[in-house]
Amino acid sequence: MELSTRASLRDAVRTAGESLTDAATGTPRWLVISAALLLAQAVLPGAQVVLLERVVEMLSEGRTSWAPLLGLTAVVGLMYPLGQVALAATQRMALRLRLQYRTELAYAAARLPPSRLARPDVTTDLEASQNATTAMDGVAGRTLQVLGAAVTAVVLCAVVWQINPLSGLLVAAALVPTVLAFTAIARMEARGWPDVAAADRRAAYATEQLVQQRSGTELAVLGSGRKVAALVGLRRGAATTVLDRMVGKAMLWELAAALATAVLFGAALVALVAGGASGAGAAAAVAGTISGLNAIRLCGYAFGTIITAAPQARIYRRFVASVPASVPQTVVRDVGSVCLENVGFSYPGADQEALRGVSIRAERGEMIALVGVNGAGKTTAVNVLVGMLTPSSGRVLIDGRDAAVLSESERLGHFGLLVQEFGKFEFSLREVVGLGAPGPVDDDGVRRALVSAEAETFTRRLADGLSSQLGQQWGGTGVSGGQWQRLALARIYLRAAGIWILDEPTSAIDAEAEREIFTELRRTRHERITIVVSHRAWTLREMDRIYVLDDGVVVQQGRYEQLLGVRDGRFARIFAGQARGDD
Ligand SMILES: Nc1ncnc2c1ncn2[C@@H]1O[C@H](COP(=O)(O)OP(=O)(O)OP(=O)(O)O)[C@@H](O)[C@H]1O
Repeated sequence: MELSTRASLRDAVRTAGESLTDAATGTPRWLVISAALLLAQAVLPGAQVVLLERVVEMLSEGRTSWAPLLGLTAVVGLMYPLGQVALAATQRMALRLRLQYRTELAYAAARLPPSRLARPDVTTDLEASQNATTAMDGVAGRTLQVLGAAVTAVVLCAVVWQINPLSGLLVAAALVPTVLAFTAIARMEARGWPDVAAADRRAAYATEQLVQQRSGTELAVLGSGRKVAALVGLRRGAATTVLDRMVGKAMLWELAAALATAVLFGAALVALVAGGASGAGAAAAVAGTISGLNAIRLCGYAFGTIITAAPQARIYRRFVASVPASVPQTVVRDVGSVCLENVGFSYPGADQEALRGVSIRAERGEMIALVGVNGAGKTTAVNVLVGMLTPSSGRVLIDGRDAAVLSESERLGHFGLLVQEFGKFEFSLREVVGLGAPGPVDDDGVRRALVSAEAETFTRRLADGLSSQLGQQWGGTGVSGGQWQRLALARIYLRAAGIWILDEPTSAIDAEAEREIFTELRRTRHERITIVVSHRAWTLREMDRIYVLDDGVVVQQGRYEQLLGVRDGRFARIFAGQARGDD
């Protein structure tokens, strides 16, 4: 046997075993019901042969006995409904397994630390694992079907063997072409599906642009929605071509298998006749084998599905196992000091360091600012501080202790980080603000955070209070860019960590609310360390210290007036115009 075929068979067997284990732990009731129904269904063709032989013998001998007649009626009557009920039971098991896998994956994704989330290979694995759940949910049911078909084949083989041993063997052998054909089809599909999925993903992305409120409106205003619709047609067309080819090849394999099965079946009949079987035996064997072959045919399909699912299941299980166990984050409220000490950092492949010898310090109660033109290194400094980037030289100290000794989760617990690309989570207002803290939050805490973030005025008008759904696509309230930013700031208030890092916290907010937000930040500053990244001169006036970054280096530091006083200094050159405007 070819090595890769052997490997994929081994993988399929392992995947089947793992899926049955998942079903046994996650949905034992439906596993037992499905197994019992499929087992009952599996023995029916064998029972049919035995009972039919008795009935024909009885009739030819002119006797009348109700037992075999009733038995045969029950067997024939049960065959179809039992199959349907067994199918429904395996579907219910599949639904529960899908829920189990998707929930497990969501929790695994939630445990990913920011440093891993930033890696493209992790995002790809996460997406592949998400797709895998659809293929994996049916594996346990398919495994039961394969086992049921094996039982059918063994029982049929045994009862036909009683009539004619060679026929019995040939009936069992009739299973082989179907299994081989479907294995080949599954392997071919496994190769073709990535192309179909890639084209489908692109088509889905283009469709989303047409459907989503913001992008859809922009396209409608531009009158260019048809161009995007054409892209959808193109991508779906590409997927259909690949699918079409796959279905064509599958038809050929199925046809070949059907022919081989017919030949083996014919040979079984010849063996019966040549072996001098009685009329009753021959009739019973033929009828039973026909019903049995139908059941066995399904086995090929089921087996093929398991083979297709196996590589995807491997990706899923590898990904879930690779995510570290959950360590509940604890928010650290009391931090005395934080500093970057002579920090250097280079992005992979960059020809120049993004940070060079950067030293920044801040103490409890202080408000400091990082300023500089685009690309100066402010975001890089922030990411080194919170631990998303590891410095190539120097260190980060929190309360005098090297932060490198902390786990990523412990370290993140010290910070409340408001980034420029803050989340616009379209959940209920309570949930949107409650996401600020890892644990449970009470409504009073949510309301206080809304007040501090100047978000109370617009949220007070919402009909359902804290339960109001945000986001028009869910039938909820539309929220403006500035309002979203206030909600993001409310999360930071609710979190109340020891170190706040606010990257342009009021970039989308009007001037009046901005002043109120900064007044509140100053009022509450004593409880924490506040680090602000800002391009607005007036927000810098009351900072305890401003660090001016230029090309990855701290070129100036001091208070606002002091820095502005250095006429040809970097700060004065960036902010002099704005400062005059303020005055
Ligand atoms: N992921 C990255 N890979 C490579 N280089 C990067 C990456 N992120 C940032 N840089 C580079 O590092 C330098 C500092 O970027 P950084 O984002 O820290 O600047 P910034 O001061 O925050 O700018 P802005 O005001 O535009 O937000 C820039 O030259 C930028 O091009």
